[in-house]
This record gives sequence, structure tokens and C-alpha cells, in this order.
Amino acid sequence: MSPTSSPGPLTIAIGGDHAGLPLKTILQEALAAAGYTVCDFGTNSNDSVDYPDFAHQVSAAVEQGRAAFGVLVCGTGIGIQIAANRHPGIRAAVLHSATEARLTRAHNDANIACFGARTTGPEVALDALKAFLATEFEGGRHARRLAKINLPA
Ligand SMILES: O=C(CO)[C@H](O)[C@H](O)COP(=O)(O)O
Repeated sequence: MSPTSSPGPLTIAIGGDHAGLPLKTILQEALAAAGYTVCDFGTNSNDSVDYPDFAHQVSAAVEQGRAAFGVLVCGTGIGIQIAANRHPGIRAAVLHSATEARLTRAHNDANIACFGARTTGPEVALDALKAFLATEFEGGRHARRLAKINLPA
């Protein structure tokens, strides 16, 4: 996991609920150790909280360009992905493998990686996040398809 392809350290926004906290902590520490600037939106306690609150904060940071990418973690990764994808500028994907991570960057230009702390182990999640951050969007036919995703206002 390395930010070396960018001109400066990339900022990654991270957040999640109480269920996601153990995995969020692992991912956050790995990102910081790899040289990324990590902007943590919490939660950082085991008290029960609501995952949309964190999805919206991280999504806003990515949409507004305050972070290059986002990482969201809840129990399954699914609820927090659904909430993030309500933002027009967000393409959030739940990841269970490095292959999914690579393809969702290359084909979908995903800008938020979601994980389920109750469904995905730390090693798989770390591998997937590394692949996600190392892969560029391919553009071309995939850009045409992305342009058809958002419905007219
Ligand atoms: O995975 C999730 C959403 O998709 C949440 O983390 C999960 O629903 C939280 O459950 P609980 O309040 O029972 O800990």
C-alpha cells in the first residue's frame, strides 16, 4: 500500500459504526503506516451508533475533494455502501477480495471502498484496500457507462 504514484500524500477519509470499529482501526493504522494522510470521521467507541451518519461525512469529504478516496466500515459493509451511494458524486463498493477492488477501480471508478467487519477478515480487507488504491480508472467504454448511472435531476 503506497501513495507514491501521487505528487503529494493522498488524503483518505475513513469512518464507520461500532460494528466496523475493529477493522476500521486496522485499516486506518495501515494507511497511516503507508504514508497516507488519514482523516478519521469516527466512530471510535464501542457505543452503538448509526452507520449513515459516518457514510454521509466521509462521502461529503470525497465529493468536496477534501479526500481523494474514502473507506467505510460497518458490520457487513452493505448499509454503509447504500448510504454513501445516495451522494451523486460517490461510487461506493463493498469489497471482499483484491480482484473486486481492482475491477471496481478500473471499471467503475469507485471512490469509496466499503468493508464488513463481521464478514471480511483483516488480511483480505488489507489486500483489497491495497489493490483499490493501486488501481487507476481505465476510462474509455467504462466512462461512457458511468455517465449513464446518475439519473437526470
Ligand atoms: O452492518 C451494518 C449495516 O449494514 C451495521 O453495522 C449493523 O446493522 C449494526 O448492527 P447492530 O446494531 O446489531 O450492531
